Amino acid sequence: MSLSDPVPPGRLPAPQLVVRSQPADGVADRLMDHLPDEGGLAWVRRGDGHVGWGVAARLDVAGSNRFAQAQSWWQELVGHAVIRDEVGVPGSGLLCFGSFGFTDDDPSELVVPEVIVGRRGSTTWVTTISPASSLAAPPSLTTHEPDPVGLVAFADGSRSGTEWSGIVADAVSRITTGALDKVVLARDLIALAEKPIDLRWPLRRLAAAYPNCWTFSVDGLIGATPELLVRREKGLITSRVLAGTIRRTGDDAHDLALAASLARSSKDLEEHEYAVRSVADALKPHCKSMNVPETPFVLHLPNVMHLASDVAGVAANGASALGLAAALHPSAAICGTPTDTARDLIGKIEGMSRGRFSGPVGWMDAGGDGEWCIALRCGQADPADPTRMRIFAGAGIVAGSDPEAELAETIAKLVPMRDALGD
Ligand SMILES: C=C(O[C@H]1C=CC=C(C(=O)O)[C@@H]1O)C(=O)O
Repeated sequence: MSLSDPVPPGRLPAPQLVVRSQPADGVADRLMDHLPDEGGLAWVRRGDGHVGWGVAARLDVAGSNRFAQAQSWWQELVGHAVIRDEVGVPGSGLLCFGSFGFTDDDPSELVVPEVIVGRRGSTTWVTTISPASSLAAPPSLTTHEPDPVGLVAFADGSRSGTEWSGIVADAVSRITTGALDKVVLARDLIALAEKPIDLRWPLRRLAAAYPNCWTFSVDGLIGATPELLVRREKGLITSRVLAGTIRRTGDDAHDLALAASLARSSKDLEEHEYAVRSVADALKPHCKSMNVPETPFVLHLPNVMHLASDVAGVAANGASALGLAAALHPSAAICGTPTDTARDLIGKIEGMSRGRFSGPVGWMDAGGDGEWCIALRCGQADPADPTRMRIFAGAGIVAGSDPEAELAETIAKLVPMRDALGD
C-alpha cells in the first residue's frame, strides 16, 4: 500500500484542514507536562517527540482492511489539507496519532489533534490544526500537574497465573507435536485505583523510568514500549526486533552474567530468530537493500533484558510507515510462527481479547514518514470506570519453554505499568 494507491470503496470522508507549524519558545522539558487533563495524545522518547490534544479529525475503523481504510482516509485528508510548516523536522506539519487492534475485529483509530507540541533535539514547535472554516491561533503553552491515583490494587484479569501457565503448557505440547514453531501468549491484570486514573500520572513516570522506550498515549491506551515495529524517515526504514527475555535482578554484576547467558540461550535465540525472520520477510519487498544482523545484541531495560536486532533498509517504493506496519503486523514477536496457525491458536486458547495491546501504535506525517511501535508494556483505561485499567504482558512460547518461567517473565514485563500506577 502506498500514498498513491486508489481509495477503496467504503472509506469515510476526511475534513478539509488548515495546518500551521511554527517554532515555539516555552516548551517544557517534559513535553507531557503540557497535556490537558483529558484526551491527551503522546509519543515521547528521550525527551523528544510530540504531544497533542483536541480532535481535528478522527477515524475509527475495524476489519481486515482496516490498515488500507486508514491509509486511504489519511491520504485523502492530506490531499485536501493546506499545510504551512515553518519547522521542517520529522514530526512537524500535519500528523496523526494511531493505534490498531491486534485482531481484525479489535477497534483501531487514527486521531488528528487540534494542537501538537513537539521537540526534536534543540528544535521546539507548536502545530495548530483546524477546519478551513475556523482558523486557530497558536495556544499559549501552559503546564499541568497530574493528580495522583492513590492506592492501587491488582487483580487477576481473564485468567489467573496458574490457569495461564496451564495454557502455556498446552501450547508447548502442541509445538512439540509439530503443529507450529512458536506462539506468543498474553495475559492481563486489572488495576483498581483508589481515585480515577489521571493518565498523565503513569505516563510521566513511564517516560522518566524508561527513557529508551517509546512512551505513548492514544485514546486511553498508555505504555512505554521498547519495540519499534517500523520507522520510515527520509527513505530509510528501520525496525527493532525484540524476542527472548531475561529478568533483571538489580545486581549489576549478576545482570551482566545473565545477559551473557541470554545471548547464549538456544531457547531464546530460537524465539528471536523467528521474530527477525518475520520482520525481514515482510520488509524485503519494500527495501532496495537491507541489513539484517546475524547475531542479536542484548538490550538492557530497567526491568528486563531482551535479545534485540536492529533491521535497516533503503525504501524501494512509496509504502508509507503505516503501509509497512500493516505488512509487518502481526510479527512473530507478538504472534508466532507460522503466523496464521499461531494467530488461530491465540484466538482459541489465550482466553481474552487483546484489544489494542500488541497492535501497532504510533504516528505518521503528511509524507507517509512516521514511527509505529508494538503496543507492549501498556494498559488500557476502562472507559466505563476511570478507576480501572487493564494491563498486559505476553511471552513467546517455543518447544523449550517452561510454563512457570514464562509466567515469571510476564510478571517482570508487568513491572513498568505496575510501578507507573504506583504499586
Ligand atoms: C509480548 C511481549 O513481549 C514481546 C517482546 C519482547 C520479548 C518477548 C519475549 O521474549 O517473549 C515478546 O516477544 C510483551 O512484552 O508483552
